[in-house]
Order: sequence, then structure tokens, then C-alpha cells
Amino acid sequence: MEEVSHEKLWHRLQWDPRHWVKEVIRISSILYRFALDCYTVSPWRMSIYIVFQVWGGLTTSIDMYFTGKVLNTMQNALSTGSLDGPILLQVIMLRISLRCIDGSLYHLNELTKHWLSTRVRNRFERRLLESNLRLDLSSCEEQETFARYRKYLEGKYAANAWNTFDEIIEGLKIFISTISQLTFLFGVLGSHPGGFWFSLICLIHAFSAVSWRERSYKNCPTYAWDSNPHFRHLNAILQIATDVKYRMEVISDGISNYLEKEWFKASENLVDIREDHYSALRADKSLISRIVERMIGDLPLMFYTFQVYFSPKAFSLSAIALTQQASQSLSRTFYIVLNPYRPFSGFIQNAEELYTLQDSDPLLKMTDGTLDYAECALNANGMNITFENVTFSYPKKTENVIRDVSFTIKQGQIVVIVGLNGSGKSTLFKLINRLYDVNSGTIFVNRHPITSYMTKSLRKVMAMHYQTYTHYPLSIYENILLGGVDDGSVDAENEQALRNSVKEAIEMGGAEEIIEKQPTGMDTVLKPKFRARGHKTEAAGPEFKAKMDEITKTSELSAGQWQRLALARLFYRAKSKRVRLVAVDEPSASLDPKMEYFLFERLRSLSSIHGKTLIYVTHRFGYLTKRADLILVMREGQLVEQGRHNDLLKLNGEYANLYKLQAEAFMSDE
Ligand SMILES: Nc1ncnc2c1ncn2[C@@H]1O[C@H](COP(=O)(O)OP(=O)(O)OP(=O)(O)O)[C@@H](O)[C@H]1O
Repeated sequence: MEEVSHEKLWHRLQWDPRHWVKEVIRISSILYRFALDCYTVSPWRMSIYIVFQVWGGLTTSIDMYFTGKVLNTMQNALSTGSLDGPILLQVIMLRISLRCIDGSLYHLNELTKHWLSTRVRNRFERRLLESNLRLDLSSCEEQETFARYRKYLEGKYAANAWNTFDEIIEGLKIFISTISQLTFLFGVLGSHPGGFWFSLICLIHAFSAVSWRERSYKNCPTYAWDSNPHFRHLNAILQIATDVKYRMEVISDGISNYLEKEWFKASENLVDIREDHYSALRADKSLISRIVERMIGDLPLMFYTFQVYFSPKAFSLSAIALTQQASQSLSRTFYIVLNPYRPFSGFIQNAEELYTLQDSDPLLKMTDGTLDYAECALNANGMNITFENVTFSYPKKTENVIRDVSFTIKQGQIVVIVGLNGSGKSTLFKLINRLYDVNSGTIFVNRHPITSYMTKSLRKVMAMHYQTYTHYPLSIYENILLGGVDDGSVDAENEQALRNSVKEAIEMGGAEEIIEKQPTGMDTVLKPKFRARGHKTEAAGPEFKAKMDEITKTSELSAGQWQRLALARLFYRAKSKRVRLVAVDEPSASLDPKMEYFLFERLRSLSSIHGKTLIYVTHRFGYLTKRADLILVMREGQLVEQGRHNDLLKLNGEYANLYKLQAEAFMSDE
């Protein structure tokens, strides 16, 4: 798909000075803020880096000035017929020294740059992660918003804060370099008639610079992948933050602070480890090769010098030298201009976007309340929930999926919600967890409107198992532990107590067998976020390919096994004293009948022994519904019946029909 611009050429040519002044002010303020943010990461290191960049911008002009001057002297010597040997030697020595200094400085710069790049990236990525994790579900479901974050957090080259800064500095360096060279050239070579050849040499040199870059890749099949556990962990956390499928649970379980802390820990552990697969695939250059790389640019000049030595009258030395120098330096400008992947304006836009996302509070759609649930309901073990004429439609949808629904759930009750597909059962869940706000009507929690609570404090006392449960790309142990984090930390006396508690939850979820089969037990990572990059792998031999397959292999579980792990996480959360409501949406969809029975009994004990309110969404009738204190029957977004099993059967309505349908199916089988 191409977006055809219908803008008329005439409009594009119109020039509004006020607009330009405004643009310049806007861009300058972004660049100033960005530069200041990068500079304060480490002022002295950044100063070194900038001094090297400025040096880089001026080196070529210094070279040109130097060469022009020396070669003029040589020209004079040649015109008089005698060549001064010691001066020539001095010239060559000085040039070699200059190259050595330049190469060494470059090398030092590369070292500083690496230190700075990780810190600058960390600074911006942490801020982005913080603002990303503040987003509510409605904002996250707008794909565009999430994609914007993902672009920056996934570490793609062009979207990386350090590369943005580096490219902007590079652009300024090129600017300084070009201006200084042109000033010099016009001063010295203004009247020289070699314009055509001059441009041609510049172009040829520019293209040779591009091909040099390509040759710098290793000349054999290469494959780079993440093996460092801290780096994998860091990426897993970024994936949880940037993939919308995890968001519902991230919000419900209140694990944002935990994720931030874990990310910070992982990045602290990594610090200087480079993670760029491209650089791993690239042939590492030594100091010597960097100096040689620079000397290659001087080969034509050396060639001319020898030519002049043998037939001095055929060449004008100063013209050759300056053409050579100018072609070398301006080729860099050509290279930047010719390179479509690195447009300078794109990097300024990047810096602007980084701040738009970072300061993204307006993206939050929900307003928070002020009541702390724990303080309001000190003595209650369960939770009271009342829906009063609630109507709801999903953001950006016009159809009401919940219509005028009213009911009351009392403390410690077991409530079962039934109804056909799409009748709004899961949506009721999301409203109870305040993932969305209602369009009209009110939801009361312990007699206060749900909106008057601080959402964090409310979600903290709820344990939710969604129909679309997910498995985080972390170890099994951490997956379960995440069910019980409180404001970023896990409450336990020690590591062993924590592990025992997780084990207990695994048993409650019926997942012991799965853990036993894993090579490293509950520390196994089942779904790692795996990043790898190959180079010329198609030409690799079978042994190399087998090793690659081994690296990329991940374990797979059945749907029921994944569900058991998710239930272990739910139990880990639900057994905590602070949790007052346990709500499960189709928790047995993938379970066998035996496991389903145990699951319901375990959940029931949370209510009967510990007094927690239990809400259970299901399509299966019978055992469950007979033991429920309240059954809510949903149809097309409306609550059509409510009551206990026997009362509803007597009504002979929707519930009785659904019940009979299932009962008849069993009877006919028999
Ligand atoms: N995130 C969403 N955005 C827009 N519409 C949605 C969203 N989630 C659900 N819906 C719509 O809301 C309606 C009710 O869906 P809901 O998932 O609550 O039904 P359900 O009774 O739980 O169904 P099932 O038995 O299949 O789980 C459906 O028409 C569905 O298409």
C-alpha cells in the first residue's frame, strides 16, 4: 500500500517564514533537552566524546591545510630541479604520525562510546518502560500506542536513544567538516579548472566507503544469539511490557513495580555487555586495521607522489594533493547523503517521539480514586459487589455488550456466571477488576463506588484468572511468584520459604508433574524470548545447522498443562490473606474432569474456609452450579435470571434450558 500525496506542488513550494522560525525553535528545544539528558549521564565522558567528534570534524581540513602547504614546498623544489630528501622524509613521517594519532584517538573514542551508549540507552529505556507500564488497558488496546513504545523498547537500531544521539552528533560533525573543507578549498583552489574530475573522484571515493562497510562482515556463516541469562531476562520483561496480550494480567496482578525493579536489576548486571547482534556478526577490527583503513585513503596520494618523483614536470602537485584530500573528506558527506537508511531528520523525529512517549500521562484514560481498599475493609475476609443498572460498550465500539445489569454479590458467596458465548460473562469480570469504566450505572464495592478506590489498592485484593491467561516469558518459578508480588516486592522471610510457598501453589494448581519433567525443575524457562541473527547461514554445514537447531529449540506443553501453570499462579495469589475476591473465567476449559473436580474443591475451600468471595464463569453445569450461592444467567449482555440452582430450574427459563441441554446430552450418550 502506498500513500499517494495529493498535496499540490504549489502548496509545497510556499514558504512561510513564521512557520520556519517556529520549527527551528521547536527542533532546537528538543535537541537541547535531548543533548542535556544525554550529557548528564556522565559529563566528563560525554565531553571527551564530543571533543573527539569535533576533532573528527576538523581533521580533514587540518590534513588538507597540512598537505597543501607541504606539497607547495615540494612543487617549488621540483621547479628548481632539486629535491630536498630530508624534507620529503619529514613530510612522510609527519603524515604517518598524524594517522597514528587519529587512529588511536578513534580507538579511545570507540571505548568511551560503548560505555556511554549503554548508559544513555538505559536512561531512556527505563523512562519509557515506566511510562509504558502506567498505561491502562484501553490505551494499550490501541495498537498504534503500543507499537510506538515497542519500536523504542525493542532496541531496533534507528529507534535506539544512543544511536539517535550519535547520529545527530555525526550530522553536526559532518556539517562542521564540510564547512571547514569548503572554506579551505575555495580559499586555495578557487581558480582551479578541475571541477569535473574533482566531483567524479568524490563519488568514486564515496562508493568505495560503502563497499568497505560491507566487507567488514565476517566472511563465513555466522549466527549470534542471546545466551546471557540477565539479557534474556531483560528482554523477557520488555516483552511483557510491550506485548498487549500480557497487559490484562500485568494490571490485575499489579506487577508493574516488580517488572521495573527486575529490569533495573538485569540492566545493572549487564552494564557493559554488548548485545547488538550486528556487532557480533561484524569482523572485529584491531587498532592496526583501523590505522590501515585510514591509510588506504592516502594510497592515491602516495601513488601520485611516486609518479611525480619519476616525472616531475607532468603534474601539478598542489592540485593533486588538494583534489585527493577533498575527495576523501567530501566522500563522507556523500556517504551520509547517499545513505537512505540514515536520514538525519528521522533521528530528530526520534528524539521528539522519545519525549512524547516519556511524558505520556495524557494517554491515561482512567481517573483514579482516593480510598485505600485495605483501610476501608479491615475486618472483612470477602468482598461485597453490587452492579446497579450497569451498561457498557468497549472503547471505540458503539454496541452495548452489557445492558442495564443489576445484581448483588455478598461477602464469602460462591457465585457462578453462566450464559452462551458472547453473552458478556468475561466483560463483567473486567468491569469488576476495573480494567474499563462503565458507560452508565454504578458498580459498588463494599458500598463505595468502584471509581472512588485507588485502583491499585482494589486490584491488590483481587485474584483474577482470565480466559485469555498468558504465560510470561520467564522461568516457571517467577511466573508463579508474579501472582503474589506486592508493590514490586515479594513478601517472604527468606528464599526457601518463598520457594516452598511456590511449590505449594504448584500442587494446588495440579502442575507438579509438569515441573518434574523439566530439566531444571521450576527454574526452567518454557517460553524464552529468543533473539538471534545469522549471517550466510544458508551456506553452513550440517553440524553448524544442527547446533543452530539445538539453540533455538523451546519446550511445548499441552493446553491443559499451560492452564495448570496459570492456575498455580492464581492459587499463589489467592491464598494470600490480603486477597478478598477470587474470580476465575473458564478455569477448567482445558482440564480433564478429574482435575476440574479438584480445582473446584480447592477454590471452594478458599470461600468456605477463608471466607473469600468466589466468582466462577463456566459453560459446564451441574456439580458447580448446584453448590453456588448465586447463579447469574447472562444472555446478549443482559442478566436474564439470577438465584440458586433449584429456584432457577423451577423457573423453567434460560437456565433450565441450558441445564437440560447438557443433561440430555449425557443421557443420550448413556
Ligand atoms: N476487547 C474487546 N473489544 C471489543 N469487543 C469485545 C472485546 N472483548 C469482548 N468483546 C465483545 O463483547 C461481547 C461479550 O464478550 P465476552 O467475552 O464478555 O462474552 P463471554 O460471555 O465471556 O463469551 P465466551 O463464553 O465466549 O467467553 C462479545 O460480542 C465480544 O465480541
